[in-house]
Amino acid sequence: MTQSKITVGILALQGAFLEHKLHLQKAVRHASPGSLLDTTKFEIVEVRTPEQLAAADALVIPGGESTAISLIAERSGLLEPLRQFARVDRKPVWGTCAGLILLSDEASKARKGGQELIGGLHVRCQRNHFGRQTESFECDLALPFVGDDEPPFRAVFIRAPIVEKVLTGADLTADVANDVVRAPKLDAEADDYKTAPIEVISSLPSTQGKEAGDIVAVRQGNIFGTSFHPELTPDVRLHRWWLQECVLGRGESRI
Ligand SMILES: NC(=O)CC[C@H](N)C(=O)O
Repeated sequence: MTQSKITVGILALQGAFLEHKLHLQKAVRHASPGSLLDTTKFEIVEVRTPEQLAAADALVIPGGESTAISLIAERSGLLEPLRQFARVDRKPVWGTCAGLILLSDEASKARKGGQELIGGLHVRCQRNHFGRQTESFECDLALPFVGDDEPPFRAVFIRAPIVEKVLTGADLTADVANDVVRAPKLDAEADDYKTAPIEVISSLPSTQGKEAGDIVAVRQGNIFGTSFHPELTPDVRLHRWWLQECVLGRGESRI
C-alpha cells in the first residue's frame, strides 16, 4: 500500500477490541524512526457499521465470543460486508481467537449452534480446543520476528481454538459434517480459490505439555489468524509485525 493515510479498523461489536486499539496505537508510536511504519500515517478506528467498515483499509477481529460477534454482525448488517472485505476485496484482516474462528472456512459448531462464519482462511478450526476458561494457559511461541537475540513472545490462550486441518478444494466441496459449520461460498471469489497458500506461522512448542505441534497462527494471503490473545500482554511486537508485514506488505519478517 502506498497511500498517504491508512485506516485500520477494529471490529468493536464484542470482546477485546479496546486492547487491540491501544496495542496498534502503541506499535505505531514506537516504530523505529525513519521506518515505513514510522513515516506512514495511520488512523485506528472502531468499526460497528458497514459505513465504518467501508472506510477501513485493514481490519482486526478481536477475541471474545465468536457466536456473539457473528450474531451482532448479522444484526448490524455487517456479515456480508465483512465477507466482501476479507474474501473479495482481499483487504488485510487479522483475527485473534474468536476472530480466527470467524475467519475460518470451517469450524466445529458452537454448542448452541447458530453461528455464521465470515470465512476466507481455508482451514478448519476447532473451538475451545484446550477446554474451559480454567484451562487457560500461557507459553512462549516461536514467531517470525523472534530471533535468537530477542526475548520470547509470551502468548495467552483463553478458551482458544486451534487450526485442526488445512482444507483442500475437495474438502470444501464435500458434504459438511454434522458437527461443523462452513462459511457460505461467494460467487465473486470462485475463481480465486487456491491463489494464496496457507502458511503455518506458529505451532505449540513441544515443551508446552499440551499437544505439541498444534497450529496456533496461520496466514493465507491477506488473512492472518492467531489462536491466542497478543493484545493481553504488554508486548506489541506482533501488532507491529502485522502492520508492517500484512498491512504495509513489505514482505520482510524482521522489523
Ligand atoms: N478467547 C476467545 O476469543 C475465546 C473464543 C471462544 N471460545 C469462541 O468460541 O468464540
